[in-house]
Amino acid sequence: MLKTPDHQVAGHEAGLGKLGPLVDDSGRFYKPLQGDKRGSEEVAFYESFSSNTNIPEHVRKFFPVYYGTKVMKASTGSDHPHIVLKDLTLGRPNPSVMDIKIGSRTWGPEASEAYIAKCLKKDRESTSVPLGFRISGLQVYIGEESGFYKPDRTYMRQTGLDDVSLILRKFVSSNPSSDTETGGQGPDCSLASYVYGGPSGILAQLLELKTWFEDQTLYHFHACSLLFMFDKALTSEGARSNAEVKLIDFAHVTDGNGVIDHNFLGGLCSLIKFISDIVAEANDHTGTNGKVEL
Ligand SMILES: O=P(O)(O)O[C@@H]1[C@@H](OP(=O)(O)O)[C@H](OP(=O)(O)O)[C@H](O)[C@H](OP(=O)(O)O)[C@H]1OP(=O)(O)O
Ligand SMILES: Nc1ncnc2c1ncn2[C@@H]1O[C@H](COP(=O)(O)OP(=O)(O)O)[C@@H](O)[C@H]1O
Repeated sequence: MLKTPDHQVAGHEAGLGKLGPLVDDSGRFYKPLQGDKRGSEEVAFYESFSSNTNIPEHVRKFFPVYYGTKVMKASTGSDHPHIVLKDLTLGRPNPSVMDIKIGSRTWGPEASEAYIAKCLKKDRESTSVPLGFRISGLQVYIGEESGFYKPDRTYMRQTGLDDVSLILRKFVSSNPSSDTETGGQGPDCSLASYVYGGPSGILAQLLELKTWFEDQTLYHFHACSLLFMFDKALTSEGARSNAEVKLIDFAHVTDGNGVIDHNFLGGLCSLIKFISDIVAEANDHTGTNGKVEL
C-alpha cells in the first residue's frame, strides 16, 4: 500500500493537492517528477549514472538504488510519473535522519535569472555561502516515550553559523532537545564515537567520498544533499556502526566536462572539519586517539 513517508526530513512534501514522495510496503520510495525540467534532469542523471562504467563500485554505495520510472497515482490523486528508488530508511524502524545540502552555490549553469536570485537569497541567508553547506532538516529518535526530536522548517531556516555545530551534535545525542540557552545541559554527544567515528562511521564514509570528489570530473552535483542515517536501537557495544551516508536529489546535476566539482568538494571538506572536531572531542572523553583508520 502506498503512503507518505514517515521519515522525510526536507524537500517537497505531499500535502493537500501538493505532489510529494510516497513509499510502499516493499521498501520503494517514489519521488514525483517535478513539472519543469528538474524532473527529467533527475531521471537523466540516474540513467546516466546507472550505465556509467567509470563509476567505481565502492562509490555506487553512496547513491540510492534506482529502479527506473513509473506512472502511478500521485499524492494528489492523479496519475503522474515517479522516479522509483530504494527507500533508504528501510531496515531502520526508528531512523535518525539528517539532510545536509552541499555547496555554497545551489543552482546550475543553465538556471534562469529569477531562479538564481531565489537560490542566492537562500544561500546568503543560510550557512551555504559562509560554510559551503546548510542543514535542511533532521529527526533524531529519542526513545519509545518521547519519540522523535524533529525541528520544524521555520526553525531550520533560521539556523545560522552558531547553530551548525550544535545541530550536528544533537544528531548524535540522547537528549537532542536539551539547550544550554534554556538552562539545559546541552546535547550529550553520547553516540558521536559510534555514529560519526570509527572505521565505518560517517566521518570515514565522508573521507571516502571526498577521495572520489578530489578526482571525479564526470558530474557537478549542484544542490545535492547528503543524507545521514542510523538507528539507535541497532547500535550495540563493539558492533560495526549502522550509520550510513547517501547522496540524494539530483535535479540540478550537470555534466562535469572534465572539471573538478569544487563547489561540492569545498562544502564536503567544510562539513568534514565540523564532524572531525566532534569526533575528536568525543574521543578525548573516551580516551581514544581520534584517528580514523581508512
Ligand atoms: O520551495 P522551497 O522554498 O521550499 O524551496 C525548496 C527547498 O527548500 P528550502 O527552502 O531550501 O528549505 C528544497 O531544499 P531541501 O531539499 O529542503 O533542502 C529544494 O532546494 C527545492 O528545490 P529542488 O527540488 O532541489 O529543485 C526547493 O524548491 P523550489 O522552490 O526550487 O521548487
Ligand atoms: N530514496 C530515499 N529513501 C528515503 N528517503 C528519501 C529518499 N530520497 C529522499 N528522501 C527523503 O526525502 C527528502 C527530500 O528528498 P529530495 O530528493 O531532496 O527532494 P526535493 O527535490 O523535493 O528536495 C529527503 O530529505 C529525505 O528525507
